[in-house]
Amino acid sequence: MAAVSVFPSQRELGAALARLVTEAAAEAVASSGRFTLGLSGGSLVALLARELPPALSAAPGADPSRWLVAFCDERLVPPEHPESTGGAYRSQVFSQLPPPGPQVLSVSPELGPAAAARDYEEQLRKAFPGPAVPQFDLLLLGLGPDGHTCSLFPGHALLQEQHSLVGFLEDSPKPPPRRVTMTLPLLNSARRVLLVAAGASKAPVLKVWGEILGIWAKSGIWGEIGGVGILG
Ligand SMILES: O=C1O[C@H](COP(=O)(O)O)[C@@H](O)[C@H](O)[C@H]1O
Repeated sequence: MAAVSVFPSQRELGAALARLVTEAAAEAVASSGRFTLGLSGGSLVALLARELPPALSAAPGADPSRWLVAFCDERLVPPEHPESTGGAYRSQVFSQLPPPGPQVLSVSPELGPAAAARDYEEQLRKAFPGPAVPQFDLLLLGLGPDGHTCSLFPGHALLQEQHSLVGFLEDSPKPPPRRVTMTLPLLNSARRVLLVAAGASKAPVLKVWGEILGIWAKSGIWGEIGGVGILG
């Protein structure tokens, strides 16, 4: 099932997002003892930093110490670099959660692209020992104005990947060029995927994505898609 929600401001988008994550976490923790969450970087970090910690403190059942968090993609820069997704989440979001906080799987930029992708895939396989392709409870995907999500860019060869859960690229059209990313097989197996787009620059590409998502939903490739967008 695909659904699109449009909000008049980033504040309202962030609040809805925080509510949705909190409810999904409480549900997953109650039914399976843990909540598995994939997080994109970019503008999503600030949205979550503002709204998620207060939403969580009002919902003890969502217990972040029972979360397994992974990054949907990572830029290969040191963790203290302003472009590091893991670094941004650590300093802006996880630091606001009660200790011990979530278990976090991180990409190791110092390994270099190929080895970092292999290492990250191994971490994911260990964290999800059962199924051949891990099933995240929820993936929060961002969207670039050029239509990319994670570090999967339109027309890039990585979109053809059918086996690896994780890929790497050294030619990202958006800097920094070296990145590690979840691939489509992993994204497609998630229980829920939420595409989060904020700001007018994303409106044209969101329209295209809507059409594509309609096709995906009909073909049953995606289990459930919820979209949250701001078109103005
Ligand atoms: O480079 C990236 O871009 C996308 C979109 O970022 P945004 O700042 O336009 O929201 C992001 O989802 C991805 O994780 C990131 O690496």
